[in-house]
Amino acid sequence: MPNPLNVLSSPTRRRALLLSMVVTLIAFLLLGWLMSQLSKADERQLAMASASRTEQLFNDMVLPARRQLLALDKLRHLPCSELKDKLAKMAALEKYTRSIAVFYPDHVCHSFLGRLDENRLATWAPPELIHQPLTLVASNPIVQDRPALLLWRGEPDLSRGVLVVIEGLYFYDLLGQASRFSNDQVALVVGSKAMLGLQKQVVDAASLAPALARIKSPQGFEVQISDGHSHSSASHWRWLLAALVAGLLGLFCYFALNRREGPKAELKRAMERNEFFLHYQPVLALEDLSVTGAEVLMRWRHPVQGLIAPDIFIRAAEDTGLIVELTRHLFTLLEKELAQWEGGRFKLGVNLAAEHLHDGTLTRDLLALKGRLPANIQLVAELTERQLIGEDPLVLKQLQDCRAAGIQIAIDDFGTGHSSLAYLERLPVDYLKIDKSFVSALDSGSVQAPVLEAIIQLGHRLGMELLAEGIETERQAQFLRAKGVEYGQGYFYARPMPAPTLRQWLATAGSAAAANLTALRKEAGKKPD
Ligand SMILES: Nc1nc2c(ncn2[C@@H]2O[C@H](COP(=O)(O)O[C@H]3[C@@H](O)[C@H](n4cnc5c(=O)[nH]c(N)nc54)O[C@@H]3COP(=O)(O)O)[C@@H](O)[C@H]2O)c(=O)[nH]1
Repeated sequence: MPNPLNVLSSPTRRRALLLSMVVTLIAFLLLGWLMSQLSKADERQLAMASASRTEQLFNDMVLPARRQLLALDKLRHLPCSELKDKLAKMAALEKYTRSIAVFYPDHVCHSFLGRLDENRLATWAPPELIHQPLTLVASNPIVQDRPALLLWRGEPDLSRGVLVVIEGLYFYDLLGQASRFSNDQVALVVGSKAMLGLQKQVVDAASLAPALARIKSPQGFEVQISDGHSHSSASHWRWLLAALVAGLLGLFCYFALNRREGPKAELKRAMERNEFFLHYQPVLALEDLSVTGAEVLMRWRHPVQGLIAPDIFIRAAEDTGLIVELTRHLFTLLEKELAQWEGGRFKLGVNLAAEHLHDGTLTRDLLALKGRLPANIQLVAELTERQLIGEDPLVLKQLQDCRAAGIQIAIDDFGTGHSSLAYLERLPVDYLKIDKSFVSALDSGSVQAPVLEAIIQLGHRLGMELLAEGIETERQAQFLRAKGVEYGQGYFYARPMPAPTLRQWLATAGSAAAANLTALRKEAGKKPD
């Protein structure tokens, strides 16, 4: 026989699929974000290293020029005729120095051009020259057509002082190499201007892309590294990788959710994780509709499959030899839920399995349960007719012991088995529960109705009280009451419900029962029994 727990319904698969898709999406977003954060941190670290290297190289280019500037500052009182050769020598010897000029109010002494009879520095120089230790120019009358870095030391009105001009092309080359090497945009920023190596341009510093790293030099410049052009393709790869990993995780999740544990392992796990819970279906005295008790019915909410019908899991527990353990688990749940049960005498019907009877532990377990429940709860052990068939002396002994200890016995699904009258007479039974198939047959007008009447007569002849299951209509209720059936249970009165709902239901059941009874009596007045 195929195991019912192995059959996954399509809604369950859909739920697993939906769950896996959600997991995939969340994993994709998280991984993508995490990877981009990690790679940004990596990029920043690389950019820092590259900026630091480049700053070092630029320092090596600017420092000699600064030394020249300081040395010349001490000589600027000399006339040009004495200085000229010195300037030419200094400019020629220093690799990065393009030219040097000493400025006087009415003339200039230049390293290559010698004496020039005019000082027009105040009109040519960029305004920031007097404030900054270093100034970057793309091209101007002092340094035509080529970028240069200017170092000035002298009067603020530029009438007297020394100017060292550093060749800008070297910086272009160095920046170009650094940009190619790191795939990022490396810029030399001096004041409000920036020099870009690859483009060989001097631009406004404000127009640079946001910086990944920047390092300031005490020489008055800054090396700034901005996100390069390779960024977008790298980020595509990162997101692709995140999608791949998230997809695999989703697949794993889907298969894990659909993985079928053996039914035995599943049932054991469900007990450990408290997935079983209880519902109670009220039982009423048909004569006055007072509530006399309830039948406890087990429910299982599987984490993936949702609610599983008791028909399925009870059979699975029976097939896997776990039914006794499951019944004991039910007893534990009952103890927890009904420990504080208040009110008058309340009969609690508990479904029991044949194995429990046959392994000889039923009486012991029921007595233990009875001892742990409040005294006003009267236990009723419900056993099916089929379970009681056979002349097992152990079964008889246990039933007798139970009864002697104050536990009542009911035969469930009565009428569906084939026990003989003589056999039933010997069993210590208090109630017969008429199977719901006979009750529902009343409305369909099937040939079962006379059988129901025969069952009722038989029960009464055996001196037992009768309880009809599955009452769904007023007509059925009225018929059974008229035939002297003592108790009833069914959707017409109440569906199985959790303990807190049962408590509320019982609090209002009195008035509802009275209303129902009036209706029933009115109905009974119209139609003869
Ligand atoms: N050994 C154990 N068996 C158990 C336990 N809990 C339940 N069961 C058995 O599983 C079978 C199915 O039970 P369930 O789905 O809970 O159905 C019960 C009622 O909900 C249903 N019922 C009650 N009133 C009506 C009604 O008016 N119409 C209608 N169509 N169904 C109704 O009948 C079931 C109760 O049957 P019974 O036990 O024969 O009184 C069932 O065989 C349960 O016994 C458990 O803990 N242990």
